[in-house]
Amino acid sequence: MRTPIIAGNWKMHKTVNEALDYFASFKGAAKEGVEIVLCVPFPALYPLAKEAKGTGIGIGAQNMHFEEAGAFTGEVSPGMLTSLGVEYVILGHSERRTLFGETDEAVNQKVQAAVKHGLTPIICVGETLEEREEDRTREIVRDQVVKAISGFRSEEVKKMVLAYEPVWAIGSGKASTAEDAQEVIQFIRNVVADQYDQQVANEIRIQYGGSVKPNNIDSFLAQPDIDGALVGGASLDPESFGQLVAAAAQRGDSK
Ligand SMILES: O=C(CO)COP(=O)(O)O
Repeated sequence: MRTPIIAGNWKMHKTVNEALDYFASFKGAAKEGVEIVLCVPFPALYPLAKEAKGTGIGIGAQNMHFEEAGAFTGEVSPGMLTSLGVEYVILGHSERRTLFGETDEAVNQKVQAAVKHGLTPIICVGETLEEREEDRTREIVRDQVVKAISGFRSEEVKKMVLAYEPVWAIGSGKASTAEDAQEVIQFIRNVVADQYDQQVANEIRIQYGGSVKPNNIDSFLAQPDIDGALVGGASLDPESFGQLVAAAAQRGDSK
């Protein structure tokens, strides 16, 4: 059974005080049967992880380095994150890939480091508009998934979270149709089955991300292979993010 997971990616938004204000109004949103994660900027991780204890809301980072420590100016290590009470980390977001030159190899190294430290990685994959128009979606997504999750034990892969985020749908207000997202996410599940086995593919959770809003989340959650959402803009407001969580709870059907 796969429990739905709704994760907010705040990206580079909110000061610590703004984050604390948000959390004060959001913390009551925790619901049975839905895993909730807030992936917030580094400075807000510690204060929010402290506030989140016992609320059922998990806190995640949006990136990290794969090394334990060293001369990597400006970077944050996995051990530093776990020492704050952080339990999740987004890896390979398209903004990291395109704006900061993150490669598939680096993503794989980060996933390895996350698993070693007991962090749940939320691994993002997705094609650009150009790649979609060239009919290369499957090839691109397959390549990203295969590289990100290679070299693990089945038990480790089952606990990972994948997020299919078509780049053209991010922040554009133009979400994928639920049917298209289902098709690609089912394809991703088959890629996991090819790389590992059917049981791993049945258990790994795969989210959709890209312009998810309270008025379209139901259509995604209704799809058999979509296990929740990775949400940018609509996670910045505690009310709309709460509505997304409530929509997942209302379905109440782990897949
Ligand atoms: O990039 C995203 C989440 O990681 C999606 O962002 P939006 O929900 O703002 O489109």
